[in-house]
Amino acid sequence: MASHYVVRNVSRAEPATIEALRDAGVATVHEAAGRIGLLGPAIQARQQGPAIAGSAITVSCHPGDNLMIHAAVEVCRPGDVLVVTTTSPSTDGMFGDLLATSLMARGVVGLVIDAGVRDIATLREIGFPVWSRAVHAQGTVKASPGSVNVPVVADGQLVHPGDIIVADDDGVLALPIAQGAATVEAARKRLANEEAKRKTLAEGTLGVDLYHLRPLLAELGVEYVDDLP
Ligand SMILES: O=C([O-])CC(=O)C(=O)O
Ligand SMILES: [Mg+2]
Repeated sequence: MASHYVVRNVSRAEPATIEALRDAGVATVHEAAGRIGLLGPAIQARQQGPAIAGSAITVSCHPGDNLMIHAAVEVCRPGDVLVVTTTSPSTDGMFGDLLATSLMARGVVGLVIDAGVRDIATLREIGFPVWSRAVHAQGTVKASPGSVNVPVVADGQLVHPGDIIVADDDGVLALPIAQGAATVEAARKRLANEEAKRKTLAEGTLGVDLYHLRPLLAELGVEYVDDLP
């Protein structure tokens, strides 16, 4: 039996759910989902501003080898996000503007990669957003097998094919499809609540009063003094 696969069929969330999660943003979705789903902070936005969400097409590559990224392009659909990992740590620049051009032609909205990217100036110019562990010009080969659309781990976070990926300047989050609709609802409530808080804080009300934190501070033994005893 083969141990490497390119899996064609992927379940995808409703476009409206994906769109609502994108608009809510990574921090809100993370909280609304119960503080789950975040990829580690080593995976960073390589541009400022773009916020995306889409269905994960996952790729497991041999380090220093982008063969399976090329194989993955064919199974991508409009609205997908490519999530690339390597089977051992690597920061090689295994993705650049040529692969981005190929993904854009298939309607892919962005790349999340637990490795390096290169051609970063061109990627910004053509408007293809990437979140990566590194920017490094180090070239890679096309020689080793891997898999497309199998579960992968990206900076500590398990990502299944079809998971809803949300990415913005704050980082990247992966949410199981089954949690999408409930998280949209929780995110809406949270954003409405934040709007009211923002207004109160702008008027000068202190967080210690708004959140009734004075009794807690006292209970924890925090004492207000005019000068350090
Ligand atoms: O071709 C590669 O190996 C990666 C790259 O630079 C590109 O996609 O433009
Ligand atoms: Mg290149």
